[in-house]
Amino acid sequence: MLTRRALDEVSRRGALSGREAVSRKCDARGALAFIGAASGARGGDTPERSYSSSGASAADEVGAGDGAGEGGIRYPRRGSDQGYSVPSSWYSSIRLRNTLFNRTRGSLGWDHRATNNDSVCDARYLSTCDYTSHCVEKNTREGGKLLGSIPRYVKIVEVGPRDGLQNEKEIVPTKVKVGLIKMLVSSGLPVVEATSFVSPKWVPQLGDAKDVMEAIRNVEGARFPVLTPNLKGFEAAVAAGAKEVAIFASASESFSKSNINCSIEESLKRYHDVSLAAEKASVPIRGYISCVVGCPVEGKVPPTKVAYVAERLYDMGCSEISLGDTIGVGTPGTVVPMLEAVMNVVPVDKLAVHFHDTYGQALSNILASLQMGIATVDSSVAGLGGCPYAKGATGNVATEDVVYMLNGLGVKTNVDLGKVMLAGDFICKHLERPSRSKTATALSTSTANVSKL
Ligand SMILES: CC(C)(COP(=O)([O-])OP(=O)([O-])OC[C@H]1O[C@@H](n2cnc3c(N)ncnc32)[C@H](O)[C@@H]1OP(=O)([O-])[O-])[C@@H](O)C(=O)NCCC(=O)NCCSC(=O)C[C@@](C)(O)CC(=O)[O-]
Repeated sequence: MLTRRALDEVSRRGALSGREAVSRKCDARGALAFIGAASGARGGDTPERSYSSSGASAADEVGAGDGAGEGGIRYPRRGSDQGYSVPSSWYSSIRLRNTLFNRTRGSLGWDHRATNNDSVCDARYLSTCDYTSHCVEKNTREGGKLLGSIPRYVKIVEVGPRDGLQNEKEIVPTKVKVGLIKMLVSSGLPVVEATSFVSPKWVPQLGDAKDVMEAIRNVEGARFPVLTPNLKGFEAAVAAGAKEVAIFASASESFSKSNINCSIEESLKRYHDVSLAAEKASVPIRGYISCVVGCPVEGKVPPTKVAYVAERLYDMGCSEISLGDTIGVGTPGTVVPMLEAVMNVVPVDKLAVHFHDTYGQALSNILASLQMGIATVDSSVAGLGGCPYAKGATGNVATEDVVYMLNGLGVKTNVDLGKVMLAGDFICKHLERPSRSKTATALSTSTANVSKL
C-alpha cells in the first residue's frame, strides 16, 4: 500500500513540473496561469487518459521511469518490489505552488482573510478585464491571468444512461436506452456510463442491465463503465461483458444507509472485496463518493470525511475518484475546501467532479474545480437525473451546458455539441419532457451552427 508521504509526492508530481514552476513569474496575477500550466502537465494536454488497471497505482502511471537517480526519492510500488521516484527539484516547486495557490485563493475571494497587495492587484485586474472571446483566447494562449489556469483538455464522463435514467419511474425500454447510448457515443463522448448492476428491487429502472450490455457489446468509440455495489453485481457485470466498473461509497452515514443499506465502513469492506476481484480480472474501477458537501439528512458534510473515504478508495486501487454533490447544494465556497482536502490525499489527476444542478451552482463549481486542476467532469445529457435516495435532488449538470462552457473557454473535449443535443432531444421526446439544458433550449431556437460555437 502506498504511504501517505508517497501519495503526496505523486500528487505533487502530478500537480506541476519544475519547468512550469521556474518559467512563471511569481506574482498573484501569474498564480492562476501557473496552476493552469500545472494542470496541463497533469493531463490537460493529453487527449485522453485511460483508466489504469485496478492493480496499477498512480505511482505506476505517474512516476515510472521519471526522475530516478540524482536526488530522486524512491518509494515502493504497491504489490511490487519496483519503485517510482520523485526528483528533489519538485520540493521547491511544491512550496512555490502552495504559496501561489494560497495567494490565488485570496485573490478570488475564497480566503476572506487575504488582504495583501497581491489580491488588490488581482481585483483590479478582474474588474478591468474585457470578457470577450478575444480576451479568453489571449489569456488562455498566453498562459494568461484568469482563465489560463484551466486544463486544455477535459474528459467528459457521460452519466445520463445510468444516473440520468435510474430515477425515472416509467421503465424506459432497453432499445431506447441503447439508442441513447449509441447517439452519445457518436457525439465523441469518451466515456458513457451505461447502467448499474444493482438490485432490481432497489432500482427497477436498471433491471435490464444485462440486456443493455449485450446490445452495446460491439459498439466502439467509448468506454462503458457500470455501477456495481457488491461482488454479486461485479460478477454479473463482468459476465455481461463490462470492462470497467464503478463502486459508490458515501461521505455521509445516513446516505450510505439509505442508498446501499450499510454503513460507510461496511461499504468500504464490500468494495475492498470488489477491488480484489477486479484486480484479479484486470478490470479498472472508478470510485464514487456521494454527498461530498451536503447530505439530505445530515446537512453539511466535513471535507475531512470526504478525504477519508477518497483515500480509502484510492488505496484500494480506484483509478479515478468522482466526487459527487449528490443533492446539488455546493457552491465554490464549499466545493473548494472539499477539493483541497481531497487533493491532499489523492493526486488531482485521479479526481473527477460530479455536480447535480439543484441550486443552479454546477457550472460555477465545475469552473472552480477546473481552476484547481481537475480535468474530468461528469455530466448527463439534457440534465437528466436525480437520485432515488435523495429526495428533491434534481438532475446532473447537463452535458450540453458543460460542452458549451468548455468550448467557450477554448478547452478541448472532442465532443460535438450538436450531436449531444440530438441525443438529448431523442431522450426528452421519449420521456415527454423538455430538456433541462439551458444551452440545448437556447440553441434549439437558433439557426447557429452549434458545432462551431
Ligand atoms: C447494495 C444493495 C444490493 C444492498 O441491498 P440489500 O437489500 O441490503 O442486499 P441483500 O444482500 O440483502 O440482497 C437483497 C436482494 O437483492 C439481491 N441483490 C443483492 N445485490 C445484488 C446485485 N448487485 N444485483 C442484483 N441483485 C442483487 C439479493 O440477491 C437479494 O435478492 P432476493 O434474495 O431478495 O431475491 C442495494 O442497496 C442496492 O442495490 N443499492 C443500489 C442503489 C442505487 O443504485 N442507488 C443509486 C446509485 S447513485 C449514487 O449512489 C450516487 C452517484 C454514484 O450517482 C454519485 C452522485 O450522484 O453523487
